[in-house]
Amino acid sequence: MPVLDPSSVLPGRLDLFYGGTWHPVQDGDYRPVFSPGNGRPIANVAFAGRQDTIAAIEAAHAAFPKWRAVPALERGRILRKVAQKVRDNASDLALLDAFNSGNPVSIMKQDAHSAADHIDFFAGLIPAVQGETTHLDDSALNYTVREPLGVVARIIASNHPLMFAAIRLAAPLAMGNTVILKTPEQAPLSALRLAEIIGDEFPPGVVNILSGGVECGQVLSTHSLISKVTLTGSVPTGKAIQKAAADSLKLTTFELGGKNALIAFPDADLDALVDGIVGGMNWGWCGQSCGSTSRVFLHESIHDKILPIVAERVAKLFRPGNPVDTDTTMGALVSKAGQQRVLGYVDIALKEGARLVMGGKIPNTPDTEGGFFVEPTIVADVKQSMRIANEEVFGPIMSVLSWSDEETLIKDVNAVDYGLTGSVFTSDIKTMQRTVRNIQAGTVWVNTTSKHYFGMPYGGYKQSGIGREDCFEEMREMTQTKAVHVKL
Ligand SMILES: NC(=O)c1ccc[n+]([C@@H]2O[C@H](COP(=O)([O-])OP(=O)(O)OC[C@H]3O[C@@H](n4cnc5c(N)ncnc54)[C@H](O)[C@@H]3O)[C@@H](O)[C@H]2O)c1
Repeated sequence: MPVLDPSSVLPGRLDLFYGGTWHPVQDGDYRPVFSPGNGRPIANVAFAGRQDTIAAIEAAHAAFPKWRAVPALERGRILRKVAQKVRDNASDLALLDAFNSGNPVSIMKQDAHSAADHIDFFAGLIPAVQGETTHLDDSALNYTVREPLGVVARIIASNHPLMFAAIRLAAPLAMGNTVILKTPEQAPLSALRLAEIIGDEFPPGVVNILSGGVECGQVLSTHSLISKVTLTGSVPTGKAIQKAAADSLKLTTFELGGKNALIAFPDADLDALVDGIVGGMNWGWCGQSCGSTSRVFLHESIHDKILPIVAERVAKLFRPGNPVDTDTTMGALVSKAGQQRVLGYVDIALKEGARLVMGGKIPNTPDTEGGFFVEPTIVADVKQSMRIANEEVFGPIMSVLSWSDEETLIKDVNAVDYGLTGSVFTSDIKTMQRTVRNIQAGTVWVNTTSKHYFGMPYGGYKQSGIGREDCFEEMREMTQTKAVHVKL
């Protein structure tokens, strides 16, 4: 079992990065961050206070006029260099994320590469963000220009710490904004290492990376010098930020949670269906994925056949283990609180009448001792009226529901407040088209799950979010339009 040693990839600096240099905290403090694989503290990391956050905002604000004046193609060149640096450091960054976020090192490398590819994508799209002209008569020239917003604050979640940190910097920087990135409090280390790797590629104050928690996020959501605040996180946090940002009428974009449905029709290809059900839960990430299809609606005619096959496949493919072991297939929850939340939902589901098919406990193996693990868990006989079918667990619990009537099925699928992803398995194109149209979600997969196709917009219907990211729309939303009228 090749267990890697993370000690050589830890960031050298555990302070706050803003204005082009590292700063010790002024009114914040230093708090321990943990390794979810063994539950032990790794290091004490800066936790930005109010004054710290304001200092970073002022540095970003001061840097804005110069950065917006950097020729657009030069901004693109800098971003491409940054993408290459992320790629060059992918193995180390993946190891650091595995150590600090609990996800297996084998799958975190793809996060770093995805981040690099997205940075290149945004750099390449810069010339495509264009204004428009209109001509009604010869008395005037009318055109629009797209201009940057100013300082953009980006607050990110804990399940893909490096990937979100790197990707979320790219679009606003490409369009000439300066950025303050707030790392997730549980897993800030890879973003701090990122600051060490790429920080000096930019003029001071253009990229600012703060580790911290709610207080730092609240200052970013309210301060008048922040033009736009975005969140990748939970629905309650999104609501808190929306309210906080309202006073200064900030622009917002939210990528929030999901309680996503997979629908299996009786004519589905059963091999593809099993692959989709198993893959859709993102067990490797211990189920910690906003897009996980955690509600599986199996038609009653295939329910009893598919359920045991899925359980057997999950048991075979996913075994919780040390995240820094390259053979590990399933990681840990990011925190002890996350582990307790998941176990709480197992209790809730069973008390409500669900049947435990597998898992439901903390694993008891030598390489998971002390870590924040939960076994891959499947509950069946779930009804849409139960809490387990309505609330996001953000962990390794898959609920299986049996259905017979399509109208009731669609009502149940759409009964939740969320609307992030959905999935349909059928071999009939009319059934496919009808169901895709009926699912209220920002992404719908057909005969597959989980895939984030490069360049496609990602975002939620209903309370799963506002706006779309990882796509051209994200670039445009990092600008504002100025209309120019020239009298001829
Ligand atoms: N839609 C997506 O693209 C996407 C991707 C990943 C995760 N998520 C969602 O994120 C959630 C899990 O991540 P999490 O546990 O880190 O989420 P979280 O909402 O607890 O925290 C997200 C971030 O918000 C900050 N924060 C918390 N309270 C705040 C406040 N009042 N003001 C400002 N900032 C605040 C946190 O410090 C953290 O950096 C899940 O709901 C998951 O579905 C969504």
